[in-house]
Amino acid sequence: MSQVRSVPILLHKEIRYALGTYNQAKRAAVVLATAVEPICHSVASGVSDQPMTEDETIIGAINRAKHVLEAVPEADIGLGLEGGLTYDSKHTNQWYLFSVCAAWDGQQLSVGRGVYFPIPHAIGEKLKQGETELRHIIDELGSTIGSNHKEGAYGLFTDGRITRTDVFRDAVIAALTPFHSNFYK
Ligand SMILES: O=P(O)(O)OP(=O)(O)OP(=O)(O)OC[C@H]1O[C@@H](n2cnc3c(O)ncnc32)[C@H](O)[C@@H]1O
Repeated sequence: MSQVRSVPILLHKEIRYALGTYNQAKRAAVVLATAVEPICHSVASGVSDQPMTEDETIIGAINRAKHVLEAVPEADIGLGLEGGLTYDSKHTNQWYLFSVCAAWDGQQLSVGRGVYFPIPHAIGEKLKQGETELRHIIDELGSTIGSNHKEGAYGLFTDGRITRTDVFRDAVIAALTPFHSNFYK
């Protein structure tokens, strides 16, 4: 039987993370990924409220990571978590939701991306018109409020098999591994 190896959690305990939002799904993802509570502080992403390209989503995550480290100087690493959509016109003609984590320590920048999850075509096209945000659509479809702080679109479409927190957890682990693993030194 293969042994499961985790990210070195002991190292995380010595590190203070600043997270550029108070969003509960994102905070929970950082706790799952690092086993420590981040210092939450809301900062601007510098991109639109509903990013509709991969580039815009990644830039939003990087901006948040840099801004939050400036705002919380006692932290060692700033984390910016951003959700956005991207359209694959090459292989599938399909809209995808994805979740990005940027990590910045003042010198080194790393970006982790969570699973790219297919989104119903009509929702992607509606968002493209720029008049609403995904959370409003998911709130309405799921008859809830604040879906973006909970299981999110992932939870609604998979009946809870994966959640927004799960996806961001993977993105956070991916972004932080180059800081922690000796294989990257
Ligand atoms: O509070 P902040 O950190 O700003 O988080 P947010 O959820 O409002 O904002 P993001 O920038 O991460 O996401 C951009 C938009 O897409 C929405 N969104 C992204 N992923 C979602 C999900 O899984 N479920 C519902 N809405 C989602 C989100 O709520 C925003 O309207």
